[in-house]
Amino acid sequence: MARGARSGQYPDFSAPAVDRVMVEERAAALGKRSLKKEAKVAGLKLAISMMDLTTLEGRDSSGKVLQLCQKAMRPHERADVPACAAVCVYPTLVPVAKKALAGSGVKVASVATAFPSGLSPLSVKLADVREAVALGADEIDMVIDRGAMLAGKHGSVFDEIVAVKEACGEAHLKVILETGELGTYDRVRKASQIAMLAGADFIKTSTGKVTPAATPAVTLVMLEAIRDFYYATGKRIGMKPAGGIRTAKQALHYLVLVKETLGDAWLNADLFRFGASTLLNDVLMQLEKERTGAYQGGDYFSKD
Ligand SMILES: O=C[C@H](O)COP(=O)(O)O
Repeated sequence: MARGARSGQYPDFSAPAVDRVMVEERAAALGKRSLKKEAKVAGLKLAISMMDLTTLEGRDSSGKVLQLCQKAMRPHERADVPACAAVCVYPTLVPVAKKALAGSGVKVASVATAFPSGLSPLSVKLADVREAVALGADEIDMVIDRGAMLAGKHGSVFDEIVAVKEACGEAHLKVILETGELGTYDRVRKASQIAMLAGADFIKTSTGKVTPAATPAVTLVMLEAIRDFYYATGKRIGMKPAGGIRTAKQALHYLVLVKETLGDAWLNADLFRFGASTLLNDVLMQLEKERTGAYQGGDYFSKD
């Protein structure tokens, strides 16, 4: 049902309650796992390859986006450091990014749907999406209607995502739940399920404009929703924690959560992304520290 979901056909369902204490303890415990040096190096490189390098400021300019694109295509002079997955910008800067990244394989992601509040009429949000796609966006990061979600209007949230998915055409759709405004893990789980049923290619925690943004616990809830959706439908939905992820240590923690919840199949940029404006520098710095000595290949994040 994830592809071709239809407006007005929200299949109401009940979801098991999330145990808050358990989920927070489990998420924290997975951050204490000690990784060997080789696994860290592999994990850090993987994190770079999964990064949506982001700038979403009112003062963004062509110059800033050009710099960001250079950084995304070649984060480090060493040839074994991979390119980032995408750059993520506001719609008016999509053409700048598209031109700069042409032929590189690095995608252009655009926020849309009246990001970050989403408080515009649906017609405006859909026009925002269509315009971003026409300008060259490969991926659209939409925000859900949090007011509707909080009011329990699940059918309305579903219908809006279905409409946005249709407006995306071939562009991939990431659905931002803005978990910091949803208030409970149960609501995060429910919103994840609604987004996946409505056709999301990815579910994403946050805009980066609201605190709290991504946390390991909220990410674990969403990863488990993705796992359950996969068991029920056979469809693999991607995950993007975003907002407040600034250190290599945090990034490795998220990768452990993914590996332990969804397995190696999700350890690639097609199914996992980090949304981050300042994470890359710390990852590059830690990579330099870790790679002293002969690098033999990782035994935990062995994908690259
Ligand atoms: O989607 C990505 C976020 O806006 C980035 O948030 P950040 O600036 O806290 O890294």
